[in-house]
Amino acid sequence: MTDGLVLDGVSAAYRDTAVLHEVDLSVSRGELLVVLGPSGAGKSTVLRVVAGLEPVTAGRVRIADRDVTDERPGRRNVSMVFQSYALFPHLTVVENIAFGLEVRDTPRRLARERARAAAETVGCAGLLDRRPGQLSGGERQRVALARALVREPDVFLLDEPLSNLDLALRAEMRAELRALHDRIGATMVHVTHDQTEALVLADRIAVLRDGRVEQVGTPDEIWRAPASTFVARFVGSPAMNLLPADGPLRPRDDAPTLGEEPLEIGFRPEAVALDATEGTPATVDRVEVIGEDAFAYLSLAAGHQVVARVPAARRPERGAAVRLDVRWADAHLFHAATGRRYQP
Ligand SMILES: Nc1ncnc2c1ncn2[C@@H]1O[C@H](COP(=O)(O)OP(=O)(O)OP(=O)(O)O)[C@@H](O)[C@H]1O
Repeated sequence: MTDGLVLDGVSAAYRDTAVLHEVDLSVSRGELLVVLGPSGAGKSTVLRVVAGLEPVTAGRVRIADRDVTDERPGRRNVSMVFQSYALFPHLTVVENIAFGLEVRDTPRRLARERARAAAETVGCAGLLDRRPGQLSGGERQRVALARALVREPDVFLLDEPLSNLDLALRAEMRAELRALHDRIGATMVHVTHDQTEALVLADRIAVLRDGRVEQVGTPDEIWRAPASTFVARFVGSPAMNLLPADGPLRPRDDAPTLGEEPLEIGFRPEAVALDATEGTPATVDRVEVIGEDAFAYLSLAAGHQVVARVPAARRPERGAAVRLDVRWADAHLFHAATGRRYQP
């Protein structure tokens, strides 16, 4: 398959501080890769390196099978969409969209025609004569997408493009962005710190931690087989429970056989049942109700904490003594020393 984008051992630094460490990523043509990670992990820097806005200190960048590591940004044929949209306030929507073409010497009429077509594709064709100040956040987002689209780039780079929108609009634009991707078959790299956005949007997710790729996989793989406690904790809300495997949980017949090495056991709030008669004793510290679901925050022996998801109608009272049981089939094991997934 043709490569859309490849980062091969890419490192980058701001002044003397290294922020990317030998990052390997490859995005197939037409694939939507989401780069997910906490603030400061280096997500934006990945995009800036691809766009040529930051130099690499090691490694190569290839776009559409062409080594662009030493190319100027203008010659890389990528489009970047920023969180702030970066629209020109004094230009109309159609002028904003056409701008990138006109500065590259596309004749004005042709640029405007292509701008109109791009606006049509992203659903902002009714706004062409307005200025950014007269648009809602969602509309500005569409214009920013149209402006990226009109240049027919080899790769779209999207830096938290939905983070300025309110929750409902974010969900709507997320679905639209995915539909747009599928319609135009674009190669996209989308950066976010929002795990839900990543799970919903991505063909594959690359989890970034402190400038290193922690795991790359489909949303399903990231969810079902997190490669480390970091990924396990970062993806899922409330986060996955993690306890020492030889800790307070009462072992059961179907529990995995453990070796000598210290392990941690991880299980999502969904994998905890509270109605066990034989289970591990715990006290309910607090309960959060979110519609039909409730999350019970429990204290176990020796100060360990566990979150359980239960139907709101069957939630325990704060302060109640309960017994919890874990569905071991849904549990994950990690090396306590390194946090990496344990494969028996
Ligand atoms: N211009 C800069 N000069 C110096 N350090 C920088 C600069 N830009 C970013 N950094 C540092 O590089 C690291 C990675 O930053 P980056 O913006 O890539 O992270 P991020 O994952 O995109 O974070 P966020 O989600 O907060 O935007 C951070 O530690 C940050 O403080």
